[in-house]
Amino acid sequence: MDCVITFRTRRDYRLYRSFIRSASKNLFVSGSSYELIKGIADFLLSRTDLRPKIGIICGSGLGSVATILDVKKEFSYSEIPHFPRSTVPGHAGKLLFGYMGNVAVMCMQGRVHFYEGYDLVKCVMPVRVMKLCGVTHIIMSNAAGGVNEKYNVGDIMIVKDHVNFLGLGGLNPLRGPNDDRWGPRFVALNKAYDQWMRKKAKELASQYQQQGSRTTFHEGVYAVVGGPNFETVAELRMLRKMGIDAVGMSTATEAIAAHHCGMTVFAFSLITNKCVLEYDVEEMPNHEEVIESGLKQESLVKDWVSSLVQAVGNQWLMHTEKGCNGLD
Ligand SMILES: O=P(O)(O)O[C@@H]1C[C@H](O)[C@@H](CO)O1
Ligand code: HPA
Repeated sequence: MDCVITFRTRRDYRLYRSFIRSASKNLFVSGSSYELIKGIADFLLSRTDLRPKIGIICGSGLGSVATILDVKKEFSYSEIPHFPRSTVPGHAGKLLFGYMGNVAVMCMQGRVHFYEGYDLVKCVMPVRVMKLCGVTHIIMSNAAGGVNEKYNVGDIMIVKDHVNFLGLGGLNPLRGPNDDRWGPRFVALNKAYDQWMRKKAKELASQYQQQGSRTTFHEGVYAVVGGPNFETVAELRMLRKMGIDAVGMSTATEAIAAHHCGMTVFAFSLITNKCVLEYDVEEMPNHEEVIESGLKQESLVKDWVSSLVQAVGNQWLMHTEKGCNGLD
């Protein structure tokens, strides 16, 4: 059905046109435009002298990674304009600026997830804020269920690749008009998880094993699902058949946004529960167990992440001769 709108004056017409333009723009960018994110980065940088090079995102129960920081400035998400707020237990909702050794770091103690009701553009907003604060390397962590039958609770999986079930269904943080200031319209993801960082992380992990640690490290494929429900037996059987090693509800979308804007990405999963692929068993996954598993691996994870940060710092020094103390 055609609809004809008539305007009494040219001014009415102009007002209507600008309303439609801004409405359609907002429909796509959901209040997360480049300018808005630049405003958030400027807000943060005007309140600290520290200029971070490495960004860290702590997943469920992994917030203790932040405690290895020598914190210089702390923001609660609620005091940062337009910043999304974590609503999930185990995600403190704090943004910290500080040092790990001599490396300047920006750390999110907790993230936001799609299932909390945020759209994906909002979920990746903090990653883009990090980019505009100067972060070049990002380390993402998450709690995940072990789909691979060899994986046990407490194991650590370095993410080699992901399967983005949200993205395959059309839910992608890059959906909508592309802003070239972030990156290209079509982005290749076959090298999304940085090879050098994965190699370094594996080298560091092998030292724990030589020292007799019982923690097993793997490298594998992470699948992101929408959540918040844990998966059904049928879904998990499908994931295992597809070659998925661990399943979670975050990270992959953040990794896409980070890679899109040119950051070097490293991600790892702490296996917090063994996925239940049988019907006639008592175990059921739950969020309390997820958080508890994170706490149990606290000290090793902190040590490993901190060594990886130092390794990136040393490499940075070799290549730029500038160091990454964030003061240059
Ligand atoms: O933020 P992450 O991905 O670590 O959180 C996982 C997925 C769900 O948010 C929650 C389930 O227990 O932990
Ligand atoms: N499934 C999805 N997300 C998760 C799980 C899981 O089993 N464990 C921790 N996060």
